[in-house]
Amino acid sequence: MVMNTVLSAMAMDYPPEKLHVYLSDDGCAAVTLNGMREAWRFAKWWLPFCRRYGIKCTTPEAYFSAGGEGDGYEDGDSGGNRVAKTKKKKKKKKNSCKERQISNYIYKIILEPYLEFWQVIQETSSEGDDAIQINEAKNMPLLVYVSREKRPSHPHHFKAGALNVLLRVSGVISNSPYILGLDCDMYCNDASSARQAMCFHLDPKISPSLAFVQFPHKFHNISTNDIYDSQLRSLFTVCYDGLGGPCVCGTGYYIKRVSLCGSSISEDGDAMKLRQYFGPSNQFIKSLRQIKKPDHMFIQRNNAQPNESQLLASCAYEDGTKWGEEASTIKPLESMQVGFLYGSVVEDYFTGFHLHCKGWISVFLNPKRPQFLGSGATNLDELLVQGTRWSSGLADVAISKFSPLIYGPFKTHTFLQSMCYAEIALFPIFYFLTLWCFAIIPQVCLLNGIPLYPEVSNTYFIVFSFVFLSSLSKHLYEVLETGSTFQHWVNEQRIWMMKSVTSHLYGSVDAFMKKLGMREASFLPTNKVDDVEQLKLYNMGVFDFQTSLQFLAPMVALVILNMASFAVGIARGIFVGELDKMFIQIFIAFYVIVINYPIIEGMLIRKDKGSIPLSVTLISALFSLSVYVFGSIIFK
Ligand SMILES: O=c1ccn([C@@H]2O[C@H](COP(=O)(O)OP(=O)(O)O[C@H]3O[C@H](CO)[C@@H](O)[C@H](O)[C@H]3O)[C@@H](O)[C@H]2O)c(=O)[nH]1
Ligand SMILES: [Mn+2]
Repeated sequence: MVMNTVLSAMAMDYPPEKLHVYLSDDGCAAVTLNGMREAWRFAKWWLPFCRRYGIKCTTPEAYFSAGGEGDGYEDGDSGGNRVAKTKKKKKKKKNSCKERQISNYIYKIILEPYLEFWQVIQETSSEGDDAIQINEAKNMPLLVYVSREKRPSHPHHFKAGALNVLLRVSGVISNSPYILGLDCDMYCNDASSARQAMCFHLDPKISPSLAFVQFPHKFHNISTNDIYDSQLRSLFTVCYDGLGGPCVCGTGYYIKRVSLCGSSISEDGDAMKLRQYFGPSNQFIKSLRQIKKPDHMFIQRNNAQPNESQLLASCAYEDGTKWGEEASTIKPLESMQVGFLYGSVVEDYFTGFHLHCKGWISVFLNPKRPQFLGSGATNLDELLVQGTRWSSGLADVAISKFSPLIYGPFKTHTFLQSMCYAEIALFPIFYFLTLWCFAIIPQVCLLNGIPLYPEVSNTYFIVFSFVFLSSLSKHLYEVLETGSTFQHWVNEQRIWMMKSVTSHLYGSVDAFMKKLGMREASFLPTNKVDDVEQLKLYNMGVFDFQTSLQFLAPMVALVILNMASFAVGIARGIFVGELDKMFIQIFIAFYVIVINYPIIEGMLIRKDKGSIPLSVTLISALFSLSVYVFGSIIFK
């Protein structure tokens, strides 16, 4: 997967001498470095092939698996006998590349456990000057493998830490003014994305204040049902582009290096001050001064001293510096931000927010052909783990001194942009609180015969139904308007409920506990390997409940509570004649049951591996019973 990501980036339609690909490997794994060597070797064939035939989807795997048509998106470069023949040859080459990678893996693991933090990948391991010259002579972009040092004694700040190491190492090697951020599980699906982004970056009207161009996340592995709403439709179709631009979305963005380090550095800035901010590397400080020069575009690749790169990738490098901090108070370098910001595991959102607060704008670019394709969540466990991380990161920001509600309003481009940021930061807290209440209070009261809402004959009944229906229909309108179906609306409602009672709750609690010093931050990466059986369920549109009790219990317990209260409510309606009085409460329970029918099915009907185990059902039933008892004591 990573080899494909790297190859797709190397094969982009951009002058190769201006293109430098850096791979960050936290694992410092021999197999990855070796994979890069193999990828480089393969690239010598693949790049000319892509250039000659104008291939758009420059990812070998996707290109070949689509029979050369590029992942289902028409490519316009199929056909032609000669092309077909060359393709075959390339495919063979690719296979042998894979095989060799496996054998090299075994060899490397046993014989070469120690690796350096960085390496410029090239064919012969020649030193210094030659390496870069050889690269350029071959018309190949530079490929650099970087592995930051990690030690338990130093916080490494997860992805933001890795990105900052990349910023530093690339600063002393290529120091390009524009940077594409790409996750390892995402690849380029169109070779022209850099050129498209540069249309904005070089537009004299917006260029001076433009920090980045963001492409939406799109995924190559999402089924038509999309039962888990993995495409994050609402996030990437209803966007706040007109208000100063979208936030950084972690991957698929072209960002200006200056916006991340050194927007207010003057050429003769005090070197001592700069060192306090950026650390002790003189070469890196020199690179910072270069990016401010107008002719920076024509900068040459440098042959960084290996020692220097090693220093920049070491974990002690940031000690006592301002990396990852928003340092607006220290003069004379006002309003300075040093790299990607630490302090939240949604480093993308947090960094983007600060860029916007410093007056930068961004652009949302959504061409018809997806420019990048990633892997979305294809099972419930992955979805909820990822959702918990996001909720935790967003809640971190919401309860920090940088809460967009307070910190943002007079700093961002528009007031509304701050409100959008605030909405994103606050929704996990807001939804977990409200949904837990809506899933418990009306139901417990219904079980105890306590009416909470006006009866049907009351005029206020209309007010409640209006609020309910208008909120649902607004959502439905958005879904249909953005090209999705009614079924997808149901899916989104369900995932919203499921995430609210689990991910949003755990994420928010995690954030509060971190704030109180009771927990440490963590970044659980999503699974990168597909399980064949799980994938089968996913493609059939069947929920896969193979996840932890922690996630299953709240959902199952709440559904059981709602089923019980619905049954009792109907009985009361019929036998006591309280239908009029209890209608809204009965209806809420009914709505929860209907939307979450897959849970009932998983609990009572399905018997396969992905169904809900009986033990979980029993524990959840006990849990809902105690909620009922406890609730009854309070409400009575
Ligand atoms: O300590 C870490 C953790 C993650 N990563 C990289 O970060 C990327 C995203 O991680 P992934 O496990 O794929 O998480 P996702 O939830 O899929 O990532 C989404 O959410 C992240 C924020 O939580 C954003 O940074 C990502 O761009 C966005 O795609 C991957 O390339 C990882 O290799 C690191 O380099 N170091
Ligand atoms: Mn991912």
